[in-house]
Amino acid sequence: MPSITPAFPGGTILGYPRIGRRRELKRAVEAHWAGRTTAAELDETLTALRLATVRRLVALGLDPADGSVPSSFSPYDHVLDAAVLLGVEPADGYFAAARGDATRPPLEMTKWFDTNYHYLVPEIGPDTPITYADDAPVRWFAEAARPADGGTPVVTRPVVVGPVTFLLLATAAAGAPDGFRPLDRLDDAVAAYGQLLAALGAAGAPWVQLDEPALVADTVTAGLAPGELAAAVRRTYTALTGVPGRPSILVAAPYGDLRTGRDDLLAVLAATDVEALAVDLVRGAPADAPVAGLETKTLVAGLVDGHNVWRADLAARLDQAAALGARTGAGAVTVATSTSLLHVPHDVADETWDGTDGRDPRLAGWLAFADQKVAEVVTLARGLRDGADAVADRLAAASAALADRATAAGVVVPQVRARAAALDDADATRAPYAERAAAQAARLGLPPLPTTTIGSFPQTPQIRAARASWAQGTTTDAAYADAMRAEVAHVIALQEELGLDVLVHGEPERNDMVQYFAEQLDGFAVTAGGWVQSYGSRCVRPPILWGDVSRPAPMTVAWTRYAQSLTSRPVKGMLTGPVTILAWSFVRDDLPVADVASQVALALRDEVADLEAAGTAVVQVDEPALRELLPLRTADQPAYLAWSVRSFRVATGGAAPDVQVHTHLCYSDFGDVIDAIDGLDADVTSLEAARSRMEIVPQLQQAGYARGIGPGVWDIHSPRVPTTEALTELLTLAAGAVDPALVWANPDCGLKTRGYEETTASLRHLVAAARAVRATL
Ligand code: MET
Ligand SMILES: [Zn+2]
Repeated sequence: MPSITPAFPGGTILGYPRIGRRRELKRAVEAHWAGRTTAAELDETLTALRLATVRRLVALGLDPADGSVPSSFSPYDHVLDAAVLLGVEPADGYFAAARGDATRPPLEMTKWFDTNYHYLVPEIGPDTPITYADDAPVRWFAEAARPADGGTPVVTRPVVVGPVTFLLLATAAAGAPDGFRPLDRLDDAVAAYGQLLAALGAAGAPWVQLDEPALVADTVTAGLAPGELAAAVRRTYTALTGVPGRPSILVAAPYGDLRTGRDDLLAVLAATDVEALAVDLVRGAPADAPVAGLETKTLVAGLVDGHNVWRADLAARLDQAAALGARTGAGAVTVATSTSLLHVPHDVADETWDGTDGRDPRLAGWLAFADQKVAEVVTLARGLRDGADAVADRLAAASAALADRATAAGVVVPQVRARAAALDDADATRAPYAERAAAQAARLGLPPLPTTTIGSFPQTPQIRAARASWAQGTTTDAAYADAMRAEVAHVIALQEELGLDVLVHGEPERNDMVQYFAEQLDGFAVTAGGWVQSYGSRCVRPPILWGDVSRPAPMTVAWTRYAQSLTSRPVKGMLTGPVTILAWSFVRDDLPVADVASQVALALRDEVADLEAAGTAVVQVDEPALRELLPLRTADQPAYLAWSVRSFRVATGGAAPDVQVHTHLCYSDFGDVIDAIDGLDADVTSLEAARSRMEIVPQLQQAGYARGIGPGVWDIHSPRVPTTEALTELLTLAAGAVDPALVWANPDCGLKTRGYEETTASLRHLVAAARAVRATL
């Protein structure tokens, strides 16, 4: 066997949360944005955070001397960091690029692969400067290797987005000629990365990690010509491995399978001179026969799930790792997480598990957050090096935890399983649309171009304060409910005054559109401090779906009934759909996700039935995350679309013909899911559309969609109040593209992040615009 020089570390992780155990990053950057700290003070805090992070990773068992510890920090976003590295964005305009300022709008933000992390989309044209412009990775390496505080040196492995992925995620800058693609600038980018590698080598870095997740994502590469991606990868890594004095290169391909695209990119990378390849073996399968070129490389086996919170079956993973060398022909095999740990909270031990705050103590033993996953990697690496016996106690403890979880009460609830198994097509099928439309028209008696909103009204500081003091126990349940009822009454009165046609209760009682339901459903747990970064300084606490899901009691009915008691106009019942509930939670890994979705759908179906029984004539089931879970590989998409559409239809399929079912989608480009939107069979679909000037309306029509459609005319992501004229123009555009009888007038999304002043003015303009267009019909 040829020797591997230098050996890659025995065990590693592809990246670690950047936000800080106590959300120190959030606090530091927000204080700086508010003008409370200088740039130098911010810098000092971030340096301390970086050092604390690498030292913690060493304390958890990663080797301090060989590049095991990733240097994966970012002050805001790692894609923005790469843009600054290449001089595409100026280093001194870092936060302005992220958030906008008086001189420029922020970069657009979009989902990072199929995760709930959002990155900033770089804008690149033919003349955009691309040069090695920022040495942050070198400085961060040096500050840990030669710490100014005299602490123990840590030789880290700088982690940078790879050039192919960076360009594939970028968008063509405004004014770029037709047909220009950022990938056309590959040679410039590779030259700049080459300079970075030379600088890292000179600073003494033994390894660098270049992340290339675009290589597993047809959703990103679909527009390329056959063979073009493989050629770009070959060209990039042939050039970079030729850089004199460079560190050894690890190319990481998290989130999916390198081998199942149009080209087998594992084979392409194995044929280059990079020293190590990290593959995601949670999502992808290893090669089943030796791969040419791999014999001189280290295969870094991503066997610990970086994207979920469950403790791993270490004995099984160790067997898998031990078999990989022979199976793939790799010269050496080491273990890692499948992805960066960016997507999971820091430490299970940061929660209280004694049952005092309602969290099931059994869960503590079943979970692995970031720190537990580091320990899992360390155990696997030791087992691989010294044999299973050397880590026998750890393997046994993991097996025992899994066995405990498998047999614990609530994990399998026979009645829930039986009910899901008994579902058939009839449960997912409502009366024909024509019949429903006639019954709903008779019941609701709405004018053409009915006006409505998407659900939430501004979450004022008073609402947030009331919720916080209720959560702390300083406000009684009764006082909190009174405060929320007063808010609902205010929102109803305001909508009546504005002249909206279909009202909402405003969702003041909801902390979050998923957590609110997770707190009330059996089978879910919520954490107090399980924060993960959503984007920049924004963090979320995804609920944990651990058991069979059912609904012990109605969740929303009292609020909707109360709101309806205040008005003679229809008030929408508001639910979050099954796909979105799953997308924004950590979902159990011991049951096919389609089955989990059926359980959630049945719980929602019961809620719809109770709303209907309470007299609700319109029910909205939001699915903003429908596009988010779309699999990265084209071949996997039909199965996903089948179960996601079906679960929505199960949730809504029991509604009587005269109950109008709405859905709402946002956050995306709907092109890939247009047939699925039609498949939901909702009576009315509201979508984000203002920024794309209604282009979704003709697209949906061409796809055969012929039910109610509410293309959002007001972009609620901006504080700007749209004029009546602008709204009239957009509504006219929509009403001209399809049968105007199908068109609704509504904003893009919920109003919870907006203030009352702009909301009131904008809705006034919306109602006026709808009336103006109505008069022309
Ligand atoms: C992200 S979609 C939000 C929908 C929800 N009904 C709201 O208005 O807030
Ligand atoms: Zn929305």
